[in-house]
Amino acid sequence: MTVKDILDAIQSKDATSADFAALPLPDSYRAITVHKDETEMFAGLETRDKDPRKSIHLDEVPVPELGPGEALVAVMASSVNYNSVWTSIFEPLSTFGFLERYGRTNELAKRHDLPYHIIGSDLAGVVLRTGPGVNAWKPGDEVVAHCLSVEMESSDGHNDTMLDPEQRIWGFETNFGGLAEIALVKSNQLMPKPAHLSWEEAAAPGLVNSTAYRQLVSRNGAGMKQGDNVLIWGASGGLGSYATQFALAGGANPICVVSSEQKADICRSMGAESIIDRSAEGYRFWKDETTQDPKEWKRFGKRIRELTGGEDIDIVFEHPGRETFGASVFVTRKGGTITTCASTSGYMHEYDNRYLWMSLKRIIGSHFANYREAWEANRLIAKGKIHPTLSKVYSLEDTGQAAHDVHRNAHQGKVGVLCLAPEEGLGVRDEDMRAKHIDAINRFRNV
Ligand SMILES: C/C=C/C(=O)SCCNC(=O)CCNC(=O)[C@H](O)C(C)(C)COP(=O)(O)OP(=O)(O)OC[C@H]1O[C@@H](n2cnc3c(N)ncnc32)[C@H](O)[C@@H]1OP(=O)(O)O
Ligand SMILES: NC(=O)C1=CN([C@@H]2O[C@H](COP(=O)(O)OP(=O)(O)OC[C@H]3O[C@@H](n4cnc5c(N)ncnc54)[C@H](OP(=O)(O)O)[C@@H]3O)[C@@H](O)[C@H]2O)C=CC1
Repeated sequence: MTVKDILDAIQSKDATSADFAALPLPDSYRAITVHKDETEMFAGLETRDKDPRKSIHLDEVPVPELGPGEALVAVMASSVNYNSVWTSIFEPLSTFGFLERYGRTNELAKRHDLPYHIIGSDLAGVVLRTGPGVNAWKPGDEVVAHCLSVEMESSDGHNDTMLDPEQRIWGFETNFGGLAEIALVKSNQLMPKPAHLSWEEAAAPGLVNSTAYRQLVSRNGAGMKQGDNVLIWGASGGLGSYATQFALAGGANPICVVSSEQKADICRSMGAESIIDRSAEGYRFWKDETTQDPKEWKRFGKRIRELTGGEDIDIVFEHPGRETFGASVFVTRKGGTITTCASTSGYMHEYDNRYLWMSLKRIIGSHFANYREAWEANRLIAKGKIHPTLSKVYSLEDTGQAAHDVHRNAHQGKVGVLCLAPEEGLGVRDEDMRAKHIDAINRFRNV
């Protein structure tokens, strides 16, 4: 039995759940990995010079044992997230430390502590097997998977699963991720695949869409409301392209920051009207490595006021981190919110705290999403209210190049990867709905 037989079953129109359950599993499958014995390969290099094409491998790996509450999924497509860039350049930490720590927790978790890390935190595919105790899903179900892995043995996570002390990001802090032909997930990561999308389109939103939903819309994040002025950094990037859509769909006013006219055009085509091209306008929030320039914060704030008719920002959607955080705190209105989920340009932030406390602003830390939030975000995709922002699709063999593009900010929106899917465009089950939304679905393609 090989993965080819699995693909044949997926592509045959009449395979039943029983047929999938009866398919023998292959011994091995192809997966994107980084190697434990290479974690020092970029020592001494600047972050931007660490090249994911050198550390990312395509290996044949054994199929992991299936545990209680888990599912093995045949992965048709996945996507590149920035966390896979971090893994591939071994920053800020090697992810093998996460796998070792997880492996120490119990006998079954030991499976994750391997000399290779199969990465990837998104997938669209078909359930092959479910472990003991799984009722909600069965072989043959067409699914997407969100990336929240939780144990839920402690009381801490029972109001909000993100607060579970054993909360991990699948394919980053666990092994057997989605950039592979087969993935191992907990069954409570599974959600129905949106029927009007192809495999690669369905795999694209998951991680960033769920994160943007919690960070911006959910009561656990900024709780955006109609009319809010929302400053969105990287508004045509992975997170930002969903934050922009949530702001527009929720009746807010996105102020989109981008770094090129081409990206400005994408934001306009989504319906945004207030756009700042940070490259063209040349903001330099830091005079040198250690000194910020409040005059530049003010110039930026003045530009925002021009775009809003004199209003300041209710919510900043933050993720660039060190480079922008001082400006983000400054331009937020009295009582406003800065919500942050990352620090791409550096995690040691500096801001003038007088502008925070005197103006009663709040900084909210946000990280991925709980199952309910991920489900709601996926539901909005399935209902055609929010659309995938897939720009380009790579083969599994070219994942290193895809990650390199994202690392160098040479991409738009989301970058997809075909895993078992032999070509793009397969897996669409609702052509009528697709036809209704086709322009929005294709908005980011090949720009
Ligand atoms: C969905 C997608 C998401 C993304 O893309 S996010 C972007 C990518 N992710 C990242 O860049 C984050 C990567 N992760 C990290 O950098 C690290 O993961 C953290 C900084 C988040 C945490 O560092 P760590 O070393 O794992 O944990 P510690 O808490 O710094 O160290 C553990 C030791 O510190 C002790 N400790 C913790 N809290 C306290 C406290 N409040 N007072 C005293 N000690 C404390 C513990 O007990 C333990 O100790 P003992 O090492 O001896 O076991
Ligand atoms: N905690 C969590 O749950 C999550 C965290 N993340 C993290 O968020 C970060 C962004 O992820 P994602 O959106 O997918 O990445 P992308 O690279 O797809 O998009 C980020 C965009 O931010 C802008 N940007 C990058 N650097 C800077 C800078 N120094 N100053 C201003 N703008 C900048 C760029 O847009 P432009 O050039 O047009 O301005 C870029 O396209 C990553 O660090 C990732 O690890 C992501 C998802 C979930």
